[in-house]
Amino acid sequence: MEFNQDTFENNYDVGDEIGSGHFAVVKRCTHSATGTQYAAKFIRKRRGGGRKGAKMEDIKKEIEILKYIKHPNVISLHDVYDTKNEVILVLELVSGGELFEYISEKDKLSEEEACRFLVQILEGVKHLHDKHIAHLDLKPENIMLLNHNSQNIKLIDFGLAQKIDPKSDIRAMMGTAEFVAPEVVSYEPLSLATDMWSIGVITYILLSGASPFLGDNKQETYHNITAIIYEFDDEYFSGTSELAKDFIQKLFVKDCRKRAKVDDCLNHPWIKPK
Ligand SMILES: Cc1ccc2c(c1)c1c3c(c(C)cc1n2CCCN)C(=O)NC3=O
Repeated sequence: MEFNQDTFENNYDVGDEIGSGHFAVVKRCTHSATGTQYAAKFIRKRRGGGRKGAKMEDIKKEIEILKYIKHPNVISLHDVYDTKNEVILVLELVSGGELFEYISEKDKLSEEEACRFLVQILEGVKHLHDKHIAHLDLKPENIMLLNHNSQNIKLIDFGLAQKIDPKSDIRAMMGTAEFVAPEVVSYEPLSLATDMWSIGVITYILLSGASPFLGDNKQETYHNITAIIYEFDDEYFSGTSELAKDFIQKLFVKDCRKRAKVDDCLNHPWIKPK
């Protein structure tokens, strides 16, 4: 993989750690020459036959996908450095925190506020889906606010994203239990529809603060998902409009072909600009 042989340290001052994942650590950093701040994602390379670290092909796939997308609601990739033990992605920095934190603080949102976030999430996902890219890890932790007072959001973390071409069928047990679609649980082919299920879960949480399929353990959660066991509990949904529930119901459909697509959601009367 040939990238500028110049070192990351020569061009950036590394700041505090702001996140960590499977094989990656995310740190705030400052471009020395311009003072611009970025998020640096340090991905550990798999050495030899070991299992620690990410496979080079997966790192390359994440980079190719990030290079390929450019949208106001999707985080942008600024630079890449390839060192002996890690690959460093220099990413656009957002400082508003996770949508997850925002919901936790507010417990639940009004339908208008939820719609304002959802339109942006759907626009970002439409940009990916129009390029046949599935994010496959959509959840409130991977939706970041641009800054504290704005409602602008950006989708982050394309570590599990895949280019979906009709021929290849991707099956993989991935993503976070409470957000994954039935086809993930039953190890059937994944598709763009897999993201749409997750958007249903996110919408349910935005409106209620509760998670629709979450059980007392993973097995129970998976059973609730494959059997599509959920309800609009009056405790949380007594004031919710029928349109909002209809929007969610069109996404919690087991058959991927019948599940609402991103354009169906953008044109749904609950979402369509009034
Ligand atoms: C201010 C702040 C705080 C935590 C951040 C980020 C920014 C952040 C960012 C990114 C990623 C992949 C993870 C990030 N994390 C880790 C948590 C994400 N769920 C990113 O690509 N840009 C970010 O600003």
